[in-house]
Amino acid sequence: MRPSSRGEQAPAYPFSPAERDAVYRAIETRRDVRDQFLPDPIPDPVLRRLLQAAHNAPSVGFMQPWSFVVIRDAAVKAGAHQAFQRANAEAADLFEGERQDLYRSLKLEGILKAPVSLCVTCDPDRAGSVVLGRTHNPRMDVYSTVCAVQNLWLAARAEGVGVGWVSIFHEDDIRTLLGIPDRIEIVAWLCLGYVDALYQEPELAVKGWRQRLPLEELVHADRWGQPG
Ligand SMILES: Cc1cc2c(cc1C)N(C[C@H](O)[C@H](O)[C@H](O)COP(=O)(O)O)c1[nH]c(=O)[nH]c(=O)c1N2
Repeated sequence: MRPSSRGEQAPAYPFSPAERDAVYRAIETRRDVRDQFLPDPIPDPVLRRLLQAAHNAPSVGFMQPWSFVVIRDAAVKAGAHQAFQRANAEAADLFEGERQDLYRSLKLEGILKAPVSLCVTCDPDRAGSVVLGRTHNPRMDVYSTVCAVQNLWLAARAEGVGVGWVSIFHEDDIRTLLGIPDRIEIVAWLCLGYVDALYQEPELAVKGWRQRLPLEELVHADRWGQPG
């Protein structure tokens, strides 16, 4: 492969205050969506922009290991929902007493309600067996794919499209459902659809499952354990 001939650089001024605020607003008001999906279809150009945002993500060695299965077929969604129900029943059993009751009361997916689902996968062989930057940590390809998911999630917020990540599955159920080869890693099942309201805080916090941690407790100065 020849190096790109487009080597020019562009000025990198800070964003204007309004642009900067918009970026932070997308980050702060992005939510995981389970129940608020509207039935309106997502127009192809909008979906295309979201996929392009994902595809603009950073990736180890620029390997771009991601692929996106776009799912609109009701039968496939029903299969995924069944897979979720099986896994979720197992997950609920791992909690006890009131915690289990609370778990069972939570809505943890919107597979049937969301007009589109995306299955985001990672191909570890996309750039050959030796990848710049992945040699000493083979998980870097999956981390790259997660960057693509987050790009899409933030772009979706700006478009008024909600995204819900569903991970309560046996991976093999999804692999069989979508015909994904064994060598491809399944990274995310995302439910997508327009929303007209979002929780202002994470729904799990609102419903008493877990609260946001103070940032100060998570920042260390120079050495682990030293307050930042
Ligand atoms: C890797 C991964 C996997 C999952 C999630 C997220 C991520 C990053 N989240 C969403 C998660 O619960 C949510 O992000 C947090 O509760 C914080 O809320 P907001 O995203 O800020 O709304 C999620 N939510 C859910 O209802 N069912 C699920 O299976 C999952 N799985």
